[in-house]
Amino acid sequence: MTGPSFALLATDGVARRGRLATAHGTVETPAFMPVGTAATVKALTPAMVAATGAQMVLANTYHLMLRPSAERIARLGGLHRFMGWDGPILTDSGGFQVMSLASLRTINETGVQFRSHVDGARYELTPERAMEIQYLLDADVTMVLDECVAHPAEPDAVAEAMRRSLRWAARCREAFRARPGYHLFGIVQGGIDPALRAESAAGLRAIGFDGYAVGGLAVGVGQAAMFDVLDVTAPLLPAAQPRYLMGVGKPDDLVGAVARGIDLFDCVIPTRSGRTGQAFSREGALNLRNACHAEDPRPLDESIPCPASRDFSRAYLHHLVRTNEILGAMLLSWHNVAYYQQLMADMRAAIEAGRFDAFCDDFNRRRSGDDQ
Ligand SMILES: Nc1nc(=O)c2cc3nc(NCCN4CCCCC4)[nH]c3cc2[nH]1
Repeated sequence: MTGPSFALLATDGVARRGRLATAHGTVETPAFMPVGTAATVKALTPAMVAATGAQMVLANTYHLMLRPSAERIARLGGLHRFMGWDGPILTDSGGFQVMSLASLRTINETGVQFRSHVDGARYELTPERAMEIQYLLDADVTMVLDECVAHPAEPDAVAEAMRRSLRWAARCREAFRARPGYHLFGIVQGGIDPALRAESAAGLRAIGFDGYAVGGLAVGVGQAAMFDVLDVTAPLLPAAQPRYLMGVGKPDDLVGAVARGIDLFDCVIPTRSGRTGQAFSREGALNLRNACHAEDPRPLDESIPCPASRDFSRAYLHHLVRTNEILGAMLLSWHNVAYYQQLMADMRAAIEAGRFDAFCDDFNRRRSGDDQ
């Protein structure tokens, strides 16, 4: 594979249509990555995930370094073979998960030391170790190790974490083994402070990455503040590389972020909510536990080419959810991921056709129920 790995195919206003080439295939953007934290997109086989149209999945360094360990996955041929997914895989670096999951954490210039939330064993994650783990996993896209400060936080703490993350990003770049088709993405930090976000973006550009993520946003910040940060940050990122908004989000978050120049997303919402009986639809979210679905013979959404969306009645799904049958979690997770993929495919087509504004108007009108 030669030449730039990301091609910007079309723009419509700030929205972008692109293509990311990786060692395990290409990713048409804007794209949504289903979350496969512990080497599985929960309740779905790789074939089901592929059937949704998903191109790239996410896995987590933090979870896999604890169980089964990166070394064991490497001995078994890497994460693609281990989990049976032969398409592109992006792995998060563990910085965020350590802060949100591990206990007894200490963070210093070297890295972060913590105890496993599983068995209390002690671990250390440094920029160099995070690069080694993601190399052992054979991730197509590797994320730098960063410090994501929970919101709200003292401005000084946000600034210190952002600057440490920049120093760690430089160490990651140094330790990353560059190979064709394998990419290293930087992560912009800085909370909701435009000046800190600008300093972070400039610092990452000076180091030089294959893609740029916007981190530290989706937890507790709210959509309006998130969009404000994107309005400031996205234009500061190089147009020629992909932009990835981490951990986001609901369908309306995705549409608003694509409109602000974001190319790549991941979020647990479609799978996590599928396990709780929630289904996404053009008229908004449905809770299949609700008695109103008990005798509804209609499928969830015949326009979505996924068996879960097309071949089962809402009444049946209501039954599965009410009786807590495993198939309920499977079918709703499958449908929700397919719904997200259909949304991304519709946005890619709209940008290509220069009608993204019309797409947004139609999307927002449907959500507000005007066309019931
Ligand atoms: N390396 C790294 N750095 C981040 O700043 C980061 C920020 C993130 N923010 C989220 N948000 C997940 C929040 N999620 C939103 C939907 C409902 C469940 C919680 N995931 C993230 C992952 C992240 N990974």
